[in-house]
Amino acid sequence: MSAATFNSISFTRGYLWKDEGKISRGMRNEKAKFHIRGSATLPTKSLQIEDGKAQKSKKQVRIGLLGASGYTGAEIVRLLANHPYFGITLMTADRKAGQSIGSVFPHLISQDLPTMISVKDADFSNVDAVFCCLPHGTTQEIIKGLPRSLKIVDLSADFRLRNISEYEEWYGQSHIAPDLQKEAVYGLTEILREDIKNARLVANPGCYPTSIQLPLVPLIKANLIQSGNIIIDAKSGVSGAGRGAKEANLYSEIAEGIYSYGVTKHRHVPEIEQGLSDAANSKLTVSFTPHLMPMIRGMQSTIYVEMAPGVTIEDLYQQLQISYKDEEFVKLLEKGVVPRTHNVRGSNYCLMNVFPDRIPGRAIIISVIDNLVKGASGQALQNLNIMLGFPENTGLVYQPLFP
Ligand SMILES: NC(=O)C1=CN([C@@H]2O[C@H](COP(=O)(O)OP(=O)(O)OC[C@H]3O[C@@H](n4cnc5c(N)ncnc54)[C@H](OP(=O)(O)O)[C@@H]3O)[C@@H](O)[C@H]2O)C=CC1
Ligand SMILES: CC(=O)N[C@@H](CCC(=O)OP(=O)(O)O)C(=O)O
Repeated sequence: MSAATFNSISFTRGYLWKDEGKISRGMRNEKAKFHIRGSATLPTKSLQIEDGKAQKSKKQVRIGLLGASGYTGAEIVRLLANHPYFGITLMTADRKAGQSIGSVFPHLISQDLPTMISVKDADFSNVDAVFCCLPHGTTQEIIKGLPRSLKIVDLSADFRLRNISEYEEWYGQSHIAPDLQKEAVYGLTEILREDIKNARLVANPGCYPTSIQLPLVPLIKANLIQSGNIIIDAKSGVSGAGRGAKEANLYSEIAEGIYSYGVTKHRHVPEIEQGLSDAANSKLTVSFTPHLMPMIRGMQSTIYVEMAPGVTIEDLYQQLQISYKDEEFVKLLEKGVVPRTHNVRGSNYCLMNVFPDRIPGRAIIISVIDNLVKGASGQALQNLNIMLGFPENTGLVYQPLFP
């Protein structure tokens, strides 16, 4: 008999009760109590699931999806369709409340899921974990009111900045949940995996900050690049702006052109600087300009850096190779190969490479992700897998769609 062993209780209790019948109600309640105390590890014994029964055990973790009618919400639904353990029991929408997922997103018509309801009508008693795919601002108000028994991955920016006054300055609004902010763990998976394991609330990184920090953090930590002269030129597909109608995102405004926006004041600047300053152990600033590209998905960050004295491009390459050699989703390409957004479409990969500039001492780093996957819902799922003790790649083993 081949068996899978799991140690997390938050996803075993529904399964054990419903499918196995091996466990008494008393035990179930005892475990539930344990879960409410916030631990995710069975203290004494683990659960053996036979292959056949693992099939029956499908969807044992009950997922609440807030903001299911948006782009990142739809992407969570798409990814969870192939997740053997996470099943959606609650879905919310705002304007689209009352509709089915298939009517809002016909590509998801095959998914047999609950009707989307307004979040104010949501009952969380049948939910173990939440993906929160709501706009910033609204997110804090809603997460503040959620039961503390829930594991939460928040895709918005509301809990990413440790410094509340920085949040208020860059987001132009007050923060109403500073206590939750203190508890939140920043979810840049490959860098902060150990912290994520024990988190209850994960602040999933922004898409630009993901594509930028993944290559830069290991290089900064290893003192291979000068922290004072980092220039980031980044480009995003339009889905990065969400599904809500905006004049700036009309086809006629986007097609056949490219434009820079948020010049010197994009909201992701403090998030990028927070992560890179942590890596440098000192306050670091960057020049960052995002651009909107006439494409639906995808993000490229082209990063210009000055290498530390005596450092070569080979040193940068080797450092990234060492840092990510065991990572499933972050890949350094072969020398000289240029990463393209086409190479990551629909997948959770971040591809990167480093190139020598023609100006001695300088290097150019290129990193690409799919903004909706590694930049949002994919990384969110990777994080929840970790928080609940599942293999991190569960539900994420998609090869990119190419061409
Ligand atoms: N798109 C991307 O690439 C990325 C997005 N993010 C962040 O993820 C979050 C979701 O983004 P995305 O899916 O693109 O956004 P969308 O605009 O596509 O979706 C927003 C969702 O939130 C719901 N909603 C809007 N206002 C309210 C409200 N007042 N109360 C309750 N629900 C509300 C919408 O419901 P309805 O449609 O029914 O009105 C919809 O389901 C945002 O914070 C975004 O910044 C992070 C990384 C990347
Ligand atoms: C193309 C586009 O508009 N992209 C969004 C970034 C999406 C994202 O990651 O936003 P959050 O930080 O709010 O989660 C923007 O620039 O505002």
